[in-house]
Amino acid sequence: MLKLARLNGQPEIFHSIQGEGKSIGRPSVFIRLSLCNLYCAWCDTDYTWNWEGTAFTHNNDVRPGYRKYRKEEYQQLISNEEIRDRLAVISCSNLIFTGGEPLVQQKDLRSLFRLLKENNPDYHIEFETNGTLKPLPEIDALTDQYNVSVKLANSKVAPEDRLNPEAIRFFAASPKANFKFVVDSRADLDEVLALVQGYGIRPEAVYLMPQGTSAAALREKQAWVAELCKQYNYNYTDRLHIHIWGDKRGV
Ligand SMILES: Nc1nc2[nH]cc(C(=O)O)c2c(=O)[nH]1
Ligand code: SF4
Ligand SMILES: [Mg+2]
Repeated sequence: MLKLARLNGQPEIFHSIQGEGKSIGRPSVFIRLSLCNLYCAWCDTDYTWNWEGTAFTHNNDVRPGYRKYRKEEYQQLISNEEIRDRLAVISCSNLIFTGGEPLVQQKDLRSLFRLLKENNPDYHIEFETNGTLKPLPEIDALTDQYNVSVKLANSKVAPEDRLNPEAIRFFAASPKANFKFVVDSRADLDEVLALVQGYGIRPEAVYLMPQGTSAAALREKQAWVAELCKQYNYNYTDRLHIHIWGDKRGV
């Protein structure tokens, strides 16, 4: 059984287009897993981890009416067979496992991936991961693409929590991995450069993405992020789903 985020009383599985990074624009099915091992201050899926009774702080704490989440309300258990059946009726072969941090449940994902690839060998499996957990060999064998978003200081997560050198080394060496850095200000670039150089990441595998959960906030950062991409030969990525649909769940 896997713990998925719950949306309208259903497990959060939705058909959309990949809004970010290397596969931007690809029609994809998102499977949003509950739980994360980090606690980013600007996280837009904090209903996967910011549980009632925890001490984490979030940028939304200042918003009137913002409340931490009741786990029983925002989590849903689901079997492998049910996930297989829900995916089988959607004619789309690009699967994106996201969260939260999907690799938190990687032991349980092993049997799901076997079942899915048996059912449809054409499935292309992507992970949206924060790069802190090294994939198990059985997971790596069935994964096609890792979109690795190592978190910077702007996340306000302690460095020892957000940077796991062993895992970053694994992804830096994997031909399936690309790195997507969420940048909030120009000053974030020093950290990106240190990581890219320190781990020998190829610039062609690097994506800079503006931080923002509204089209206006993203647009405000587009120009200087694009200039940095030109300067360092990194790729620019926006957040297409925010531009199209706004900060909504299930899109
Ligand atoms: N359309 C769309 N693209 C995405 N790419 C990464 C997403 C994520 O939440 O991990 C995401 C998402 O939530 N929606
Ligand atoms: S790693 Fe991702 S899901 Fe986890 S807190 Fe940070 S932004 Fe949210
Ligand atoms: Mg998202």
